[in-house]
Amino acid sequence: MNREVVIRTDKLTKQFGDFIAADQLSIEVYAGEIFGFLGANGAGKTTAMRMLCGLSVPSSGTATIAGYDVYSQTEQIKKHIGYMSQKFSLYEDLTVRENIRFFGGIYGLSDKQIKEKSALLINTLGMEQMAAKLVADLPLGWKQKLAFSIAILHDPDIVFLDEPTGGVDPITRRQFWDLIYNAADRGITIFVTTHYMDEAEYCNRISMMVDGQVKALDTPANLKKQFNVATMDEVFFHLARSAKRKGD
Ligand SMILES: Nc1ncnc2c1ncn2[C@@H]1O[C@H](COP(=O)(O)OP(=O)(O)OP(=O)(O)O)[C@@H](O)[C@H]1O
Repeated sequence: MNREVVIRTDKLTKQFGDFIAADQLSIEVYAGEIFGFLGANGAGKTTAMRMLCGLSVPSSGTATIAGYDVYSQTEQIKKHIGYMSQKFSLYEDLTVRENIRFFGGIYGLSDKQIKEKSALLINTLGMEQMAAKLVADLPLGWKQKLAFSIAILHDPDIVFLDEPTGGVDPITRRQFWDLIYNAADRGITIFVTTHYMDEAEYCNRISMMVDGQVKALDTPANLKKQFNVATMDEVFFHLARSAKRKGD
């Protein structure tokens, strides 16, 4: 694997008043890697991810994303990343094609690029029959696949996925992960949070957050070895049971 570091944080911290939501995070993520960011509800994953995306100013510590500083270069960061939130930010009252066109415009793609990428995306996802439908009328799994494909429409260096597959069946999740693998093969680094431990197994490396801190970081195989257990479920349970913080 390419060892170029695309996300580097050192003691990155976010405090809300007296409450430390993300506590001295120090991680490195490599180019082209699928990096799983795990933790129980309320562990601080979304807070951390928002800082990495340049959406929230850290309280202290440092971080560079695709070589850009999270304090002073947030506009450059936004150009080099994709972000899919839990609510996946598509416009429900626009059609599939209109959403692609809209986000292509936001990403600064030319009309020609939007046309080409739109055709490719619809074809790759097999959405020809749905292209003129309102997003509101699509099944959840299709919305998620579309939201992911739009989040990487501009070929970002990194895509951040915040629980991208919540609420869909295992087959649809597996299809979603095929899209993730394809993107990683194209060199896009994947930073993904999930509560599904089968998905954790698909990641190259995993970090586990407990009460705002990263408590473990390694490959799934090494983590299982480290905790002397057979599954990622058990690794998660082992670490998360010490949590004092309760999810919202
Ligand atoms: N703006 C805020 N003001 C105060 N507290 C906040 C704020 N945002 C998040 N928190 C708190 O920080 C903690 C971490 O929240 P965060 O959403 O980052 O967790 P998470 O790991 O993403 O959880 P989930 O899996 O439920 O999304 C929670 O206790 C939350 O209440």
